[in-house]
Amino acid sequence: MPLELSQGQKDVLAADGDLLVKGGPGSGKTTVSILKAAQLTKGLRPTQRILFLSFARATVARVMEAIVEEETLTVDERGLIAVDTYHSFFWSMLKTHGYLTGWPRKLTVLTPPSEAAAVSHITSQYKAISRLTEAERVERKGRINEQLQRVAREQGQVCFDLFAPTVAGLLESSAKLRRLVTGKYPVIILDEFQDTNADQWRVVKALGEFSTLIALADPEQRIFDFIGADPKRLDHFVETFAPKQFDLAGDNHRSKGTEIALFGNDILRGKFSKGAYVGVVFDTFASAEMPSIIKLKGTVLAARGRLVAEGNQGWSMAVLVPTKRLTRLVSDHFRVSTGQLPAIFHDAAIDMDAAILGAEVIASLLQRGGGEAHRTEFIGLVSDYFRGKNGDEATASGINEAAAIAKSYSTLIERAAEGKPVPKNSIIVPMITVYNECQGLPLTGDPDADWTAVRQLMEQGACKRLAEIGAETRNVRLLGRGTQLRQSLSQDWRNLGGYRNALAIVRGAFVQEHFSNRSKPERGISVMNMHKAKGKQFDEVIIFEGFPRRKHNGEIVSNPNRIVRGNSRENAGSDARQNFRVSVTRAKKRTTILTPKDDVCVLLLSDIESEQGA
Ligand SMILES: Nc1ncnc2c1ncn2[C@@H]1O[C@H](COP(=O)(O)OP(=O)(O)OP(=O)(O)O)[C@@H](O)[C@H]1O
Repeated sequence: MPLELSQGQKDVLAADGDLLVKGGPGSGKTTVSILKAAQLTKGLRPTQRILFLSFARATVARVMEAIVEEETLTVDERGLIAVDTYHSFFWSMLKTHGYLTGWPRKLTVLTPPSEAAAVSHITSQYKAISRLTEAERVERKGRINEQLQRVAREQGQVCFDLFAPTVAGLLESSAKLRRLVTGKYPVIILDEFQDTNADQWRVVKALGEFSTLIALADPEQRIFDFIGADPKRLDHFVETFAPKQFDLAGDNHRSKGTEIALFGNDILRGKFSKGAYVGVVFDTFASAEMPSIIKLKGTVLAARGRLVAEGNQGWSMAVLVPTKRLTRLVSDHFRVSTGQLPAIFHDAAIDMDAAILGAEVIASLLQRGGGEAHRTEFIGLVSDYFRGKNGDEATASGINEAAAIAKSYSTLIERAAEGKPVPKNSIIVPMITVYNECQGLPLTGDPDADWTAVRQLMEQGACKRLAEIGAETRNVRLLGRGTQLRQSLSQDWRNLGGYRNALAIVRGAFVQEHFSNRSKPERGISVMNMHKAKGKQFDEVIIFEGFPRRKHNGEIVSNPNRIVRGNSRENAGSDARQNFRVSVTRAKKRTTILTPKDDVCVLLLSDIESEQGA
C-alpha cells in the first residue's frame, strides 16, 4: 500500500536543487529521500547513478530494504540508486585514483590490528593516552600519521584513518577528478549529515560543486562527537550551498499510535509532559546480577511471545545496553538457561577486535612450517591479540600482558642461544607447549574441522592465555557455511597441500567483511551497545543497564554499565540524553526500560530538569 505522504514529505518531492531535510527520529527522512531519488533517476544518463551515502553498513542494509519494499519504485529505479558507506565509497576512489598522491597502483587495506602493530614502536614510547598532555597527544598523533603515510606510500597499505583526508585532498586538488566523480553521481544523498566529520565534509564540499546534494539530518541525533562531528556542520552546509530547507520535525511514522517519540523529546528536554506514555514501559530490578538477568530474560521472553503471536515472521527486537561489557555479559547469559528460564536465541553485536586478532592466531597455527621464524610470528600475533583485544578501549592490563609475553619470549631465545632453558614458571613455557601440540595436530583439509580442532586444543590446553584466545574465537562467524574465508582456505589446501596463506586469507576475509554491504537488517533478537542502534529500527526495544555495588552501610562503591556514567547527575548532560533518546526511539511498538530499583536512571527522575537547568 503506497504511503500517504506528510505535507513536509510532499514539499521535499516538489523541490529541486540542493536540499536539507531535517526531522526527528522516524519522521520519514530516509523514506522521502528514497522517493526523491527515484524521481531524480528520470534525469540520469545511462552510466549515472544516484548515490546514497551512509555511515554504517547496518543503515545501508535498512535503506536497501526500504528501497525494495517501496512498492511505487520500478525495478529500473531501484537499480539506479547506489547505496554505500562513506568507507567503502572512499576505498573505491582510493583504489582507482590513489596513485595520484604518489601511492602505488595496487593498494591493500591495513587492518586495525596490523595498523596497531605498524605503529607500536611509536605508541610504546608514550604513556596511556589519558595521561598525556595536549602537546604530547598532538606529537604522538603526528608521528603516527607520518608512519602510516609512509606505510601507504612505500607498501601500498592504507589504514582506515587515511581514507577521508586522502580522498578530500585528491578531490580538492583536481577539478578533473571532481568532474569525473560527480559526472557519475549527479545526485548524492547524505544520510545522518549531522555526524559528518571535518574530512568527510571536505569531500562533500568538493563534490557539491557539481553534484546536487540532499542532506538528511537530525541535529539532536548527533552522538558521534568523539569522532569529530561538529555541532555547526548544518550551518556550514547552509552557508556553502544555500539549500532549500525542510523540517519534518513533528511527524513520527515509526511508532505511530504510541507516545515513544514524545517521550524521546521529553528526555531531551529533561521535562516530562506526562506521567505515563503509550508504548513506553518502565520496570525495575533488584541490584544484583541474577535478579537483573532474570528480570531481563523474563521481559525479553514476554516480548518475544507478543511478537510471535502477531504472526509477522520478520519481527525484530533489540536489547540495548550502555557498554560493550554488558553486551557480552547479557549475551553470555542468553546463551544458557537461567533457572526455569530457557536460553534465548539471539545475535550479539560484539566488537570484532578480539575475535579477529584471535582468528589471526589460529590462522598462523594452521599455516605451518618456517621453524623459529614461524614461532616468532605466532608469539607476535598472540601479543598483538592482548594489545588490541579491547579495540579503542585499550586497557593497561592488555598492554602489559602483551609486553610480558614479548619479554618472556626474548628471554627464551637468549637462553636457548646459551644452551639454557627458561625458568619453569615463565609464562612462555605453557604457551610453547600448546604451540607444539597444535603444530603436531594432523590436519585434514576441511577448514572447518581443522579450525575447530586447533581452537579446541588452545581452549583446553595448559596455557591460560591461549585458552582465552580459543574461547574468544568460538563465534567467529566469518567461518560460517559458504563464506569466502572457508572457500579460500579450502582452495589454499587444494592448490598447495596445506594452508600456506592462512594468515593472509583471514586478514583478507576481514577486509571483505568490512566493505560488504550485504549485511541484513536485524531479525529476531539482537543484543547491542546503545551506540550501535543508531539508524536502525525494531518492533520492540528493551533498554537494560547495570546497577550499583554497595558497601554494607549502603554507600555506593562502583556503578558500572549505566546509561548515564555512574548514574550521576553531573554526567546527565546532552550527550547522555541524545544517546538515550536515539535508543528509545528505535522501537515501532514498544520500548521497555529496565533500571535498578534502588538507583533509578537519573534521566527518568522528574526533578532532573531543575538540577540540570535544561
Ligand atoms: N508518510 C508516511 N506514512 C507512513 N509511514 C511512513 C511515512 N514515512 C515514513 N514512514 C515509515 O516510518 C518509519 C520511519 O521512517 P524513516 O526511516 O524514513 O525515518 P527517519 O526520519 O529516516 O528516521 P531516523 O532518523 O530515526 O532513522 C519507516 O518504517 C517508514 O516506512
